Parts: sequence; C-alpha cells; structure tokens
Amino acid sequence: FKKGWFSELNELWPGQAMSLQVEEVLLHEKSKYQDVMVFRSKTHGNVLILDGVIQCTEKDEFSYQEMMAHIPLNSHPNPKKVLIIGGGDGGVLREVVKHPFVETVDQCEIDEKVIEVSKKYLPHMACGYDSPKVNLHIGDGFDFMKKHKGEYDVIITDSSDPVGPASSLFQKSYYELMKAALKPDGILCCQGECLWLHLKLIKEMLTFCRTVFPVSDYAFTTIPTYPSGQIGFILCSSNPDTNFKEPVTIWGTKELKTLKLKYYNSDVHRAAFTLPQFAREVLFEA
Ligand SMILES: NCCCN[C@H]1CC[C@H](N)CC1
Repeated sequence: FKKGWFSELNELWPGQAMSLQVEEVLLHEKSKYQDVMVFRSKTHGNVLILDGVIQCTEKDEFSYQEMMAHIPLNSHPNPKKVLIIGGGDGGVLREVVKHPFVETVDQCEIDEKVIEVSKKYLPHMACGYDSPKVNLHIGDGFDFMKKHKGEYDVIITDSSDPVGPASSLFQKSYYELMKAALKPDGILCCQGECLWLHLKLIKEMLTFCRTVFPVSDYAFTTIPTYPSGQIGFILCSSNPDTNFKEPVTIWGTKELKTLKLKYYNSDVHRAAFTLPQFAREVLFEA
C-alpha cells in the first residue's frame, strides 16, 4: 500500500477499503485470540485494530458508543442492571455508566489484552472502567449468561464482525441465551452490521429475532471509519409494549451537556430507525 497508510482489506467488504494515514505504530502483538494493533493516525487520533479490522478511532468512536448505549437504555423505563458482552475498548461502558438510572453494569470480555491496550492507548474510552458501578469479568459471554438467568434489564453485545471468534454471536441460539438472561421486560441491543454491505445477514437476523421476541427493530448510525461509513444495531424487547422509535426517557439540552453527549439526542434516536427505501422494503416489507 501507499507508504505510511493502513488499509482495511477484508472479505466482509470486498472491493473496498477504508484507509487511514499512519504516524506511528504504538503496539502490535498477538493476544490469546487475535492480532492487536494500535497506531497514532494523522487525522483520527489513536486507532485500535483487531485482526486487521478497525474497531474504533478516537475521532469518531462516540457515534457508535453513544447510540449503542442510549438507544436501548432510553427505550427502557428503568434500566438498573445492565450486561455488556464484549466492548473491551470500554467505550460503550463509558456511556452506560453515565445513565442516571443504571445502578450496576456487568461486563464480560473474552480478551483481557484488549482492555489492557485500551487503558494505555485509548484513555478517553477506557475511563468507563473507573466507575464504581462496574463488575468486570474476563471470559466467554455464552458461559457468563448461562449463569445469570433472568437478571438484566438491558443486555448490550458490542461485538466485532461475524468472522472468527464473534461469528457465534450472530446466531439464533445466542439471542435465545440473551433472552433467558433478560428480565421478563428486558431489552437487548447488538452490533448489527451495515445496510450497504450486509442487508441479507440483517434480514436473516431480524427474521429469527421475530420468532424469539415480541418486538425487534433495526437502527443505524453514521461513522466515517467503519465500512461504508454506517453501522446498525439489532434491538429486541421481551416487553410487547416497547416501541423503540419513541424514547421513553427524553433528555433536554442541559442533560445532554451534563452527559457530554455529542451524537445522541432524542431526535437522532427517532431518526435512527428511519431506513432508506432499499432497506425498508427488504427488512420490513418483503
Ligand atoms: N466498541 C467498538 C467495538 C467494535 N465494533 C465493531 C468493530 C468492527 C466493525 N467492522 C463493526 C463494529
């Protein structure tokens, strides 16, 4: 490639590749599960790469973390107990612990190296680990959920892509496990890939979610450094009265400033469920 540039080449987005200019590689080593790299980019701050895939950049990570946390939390009337599967960089955790209703957060991340690296090179994301609300567990999310039935108001699965270690998180069996770990009116939010690239996979997931939950929906955010600049979220609720499109908790300007939110607000929440026609007809009309 052009000297001094990182390109995100991957079979999950054939024929295209996001590139970032590299100033300095800060770390590059193997964890027990994957190849871990951090570099300081010219224009996007520090960047975390796992197995050659961009996980987050300091410049735009807040788009994904805020939406992944606040869409489910503000769709639940009183989310006290939250579980995060994955999310080792700490960004989603940082957002969840901000929420005034949240009392405790269990986080289960399989790769301790990702947490260690984030604390060192992504301090503005890993700051979430400093919260007294957090119980951190290193291990497999499947095993953890089997031991915590009916415990959670909200479960968030902040995963990488459906290749390698994370592919099992995109199966029906995993959603059945999350449902069992939720309280009877619980809500889940999972990384749901991209409308431009993975519409078929999203359709398959929504189809099996509709056999497991009374309510399932899909929302998206814009994020320049993820493939095609967009990523979405699968949202499911065991409470048939849940309407994700209308938040039950609405924050005003003062609260948004206090919470330091720079992407999420109630109008952005509502708009996130308004899909372009090519996606709406496949996901909700066919
Ligand atoms: N907290 C960010 C976790 C990473 N999320 C995924 C990274 C890889 C992308 N292709 C999809 C989102």
